[in-house]
Amino acid sequence: MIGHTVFALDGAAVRFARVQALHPTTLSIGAGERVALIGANGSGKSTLLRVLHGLVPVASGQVQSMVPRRAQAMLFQRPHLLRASVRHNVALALWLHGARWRGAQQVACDALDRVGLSALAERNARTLSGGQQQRLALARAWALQPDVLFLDEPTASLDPTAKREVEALLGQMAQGRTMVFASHNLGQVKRLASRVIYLEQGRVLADRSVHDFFHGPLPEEARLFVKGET
Ligand SMILES: Nc1ncnc2c1ncn2[C@@H]1O[C@H](COP(=O)(O)OP(=O)(O)OP(=O)(O)O)[C@@H](O)[C@H]1O
Repeated sequence: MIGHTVFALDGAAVRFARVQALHPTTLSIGAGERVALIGANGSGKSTLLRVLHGLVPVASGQVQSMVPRRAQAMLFQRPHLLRASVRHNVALALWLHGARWRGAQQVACDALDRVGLSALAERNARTLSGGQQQRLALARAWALQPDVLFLDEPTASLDPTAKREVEALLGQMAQGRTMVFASHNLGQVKRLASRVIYLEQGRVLADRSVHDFFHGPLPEEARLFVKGET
């Protein structure tokens, strides 16, 4: 179910030197939506994610976020992990968010249990496989109980098995939350998204429910993109 507006862009545009990474864009995202951002390399997916999360300033227009930054989490294609134990990586994030250290240990253990990493809790996080690292990043985000989850191609560098595992966890984690994710995997988009935004050269060319995107008429560029990717 879609709730009240949590993000609203009004003519928001981003420039990096001579590159117009995002042309003036107006859209809103409601609580509980699962929005997939798709498009070719360089089309502006990461830029739009970062604008929504407040990591990139807009050159013009406005960005309104009704959710405080501390209630938003972002996952990247390759997680940034500390050279410390798996458990420590989760507990430290909680502590930085104001939790007490001892309480944080218990919450960290519970979160690691949810992603199936309990047995590796004391391992150095940097020695984990790519799929395990992404599950750790998910546990870290999960422990913080964010209202909004941003994901920048979270399974792009994983093998098919790890991809499935991480995707299943993302599906569970999305319950009751707002999720915005960039993906090149249209199967994943169909499985996880409720809405699809197609970008081309920094412009939103299509913004539809997932059903209408894959079953209804599309602008020619978007249609060709989908055809080429499937
Ligand atoms: N920090 C930056 N400095 C200069 N140009 C940038 C910067 N970040 C992005 N760009 C440019 O902005 C445009 C949009 O990039 P963006 O990373 O948002 O695309 P994307 O759709 O996420 O691509 P990909 O699928 O390859 O991740 C590209 O032309 C890119 O080169």
